Amino acid sequence: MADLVTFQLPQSVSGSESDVALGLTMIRAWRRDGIFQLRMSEAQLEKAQRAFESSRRFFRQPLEDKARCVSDSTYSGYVASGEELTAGEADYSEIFTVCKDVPLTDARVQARWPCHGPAPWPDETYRRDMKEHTDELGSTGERLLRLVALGLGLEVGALTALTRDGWHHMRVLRFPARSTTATRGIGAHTDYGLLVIAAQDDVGGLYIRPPVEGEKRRRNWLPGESSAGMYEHDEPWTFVKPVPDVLTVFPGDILQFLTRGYLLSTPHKVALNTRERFAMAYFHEPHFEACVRPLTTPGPDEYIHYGSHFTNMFMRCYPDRITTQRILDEDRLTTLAWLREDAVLRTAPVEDLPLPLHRAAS
Ligand SMILES: O=C(O)CCC(=O)C(=O)O
Ligand SMILES: [Fe+2]
Repeated sequence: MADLVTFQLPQSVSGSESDVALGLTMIRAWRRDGIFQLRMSEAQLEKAQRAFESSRRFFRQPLEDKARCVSDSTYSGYVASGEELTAGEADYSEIFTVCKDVPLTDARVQARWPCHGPAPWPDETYRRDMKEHTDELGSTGERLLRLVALGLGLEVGALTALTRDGWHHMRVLRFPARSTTATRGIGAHTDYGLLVIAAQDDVGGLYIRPPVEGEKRRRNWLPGESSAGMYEHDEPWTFVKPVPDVLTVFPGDILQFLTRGYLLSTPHKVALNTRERFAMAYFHEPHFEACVRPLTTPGPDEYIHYGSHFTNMFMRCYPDRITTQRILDEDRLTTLAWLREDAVLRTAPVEDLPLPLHRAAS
């Protein structure tokens, strides 16, 4: 395949004619290739490189030191090789997950909301380098979503309304070199959120599946429709060639849901290479309490409560982690169900509200 399309992001996205044209071109690239590239600015590149260097330093530490970076209140922290499951099979990557760093004094932590708590950083330098990089990607994600909204024919702020105080997170991944004991990188899957913005080193190993005319794609957000393992051994898969100075961008499950499949969540998988490989996958997400509904004519029961979706997906990937245990032991899923009910009611199409609320809202 020819090289991927590469775009340059404007400093701000106001809804000008050139913004609309760029948004349309991006949507066209996704619908054809499933992915595109963004050229990084000097400042972005510096922050990305520092985050890579800091991560290499972290992963070089002895296993027992890394293994201390876990928490029973958040999925932030270290995931050892073999701990993560995709389609029920262990992946050989080691990971440091960066979720929202919520202090113990925060009301949501005190109220025992699932997945909320302070990130178990190994040290202050790592915290600072990852924060600077993820903040930069946060700004990239917001500008991208404004362009995507325009490309879909929506108001410029239609999608970023969902991402105020977004539950953005990142996975820093180290893949070992292929060996007789390590054979699998990460199995085919789709990512859960809105946007996946990733950087990789020069080794290579990532493959994505472009849209295929007439091919059935699963709705990964539904309990019976996991996309994990789908078409893993069937072509076509596109090798994402490592290119210096670019980020790769593709849609996650929520964009597929929002657009009723006009945009597809891009399936991808990672093969091990002859050298170790590092990648950073950043997920630009709705806020935890968001109730996401399809952009066109949503039915009353058509919604994804983002906090429930995130919690379900992480519990499925890490069934034995202490975070999952604590959610179950403390019945935090009941707290989550209350949050969900509240969010659903707040965003119900007006005609579906019970009568007194219907009057209040109109
Ligand atoms: O290794 C990569 O480039 C992608 C990793 C990935 O798919 C993930 O973390 O979900
Ligand atoms: Fe992924």
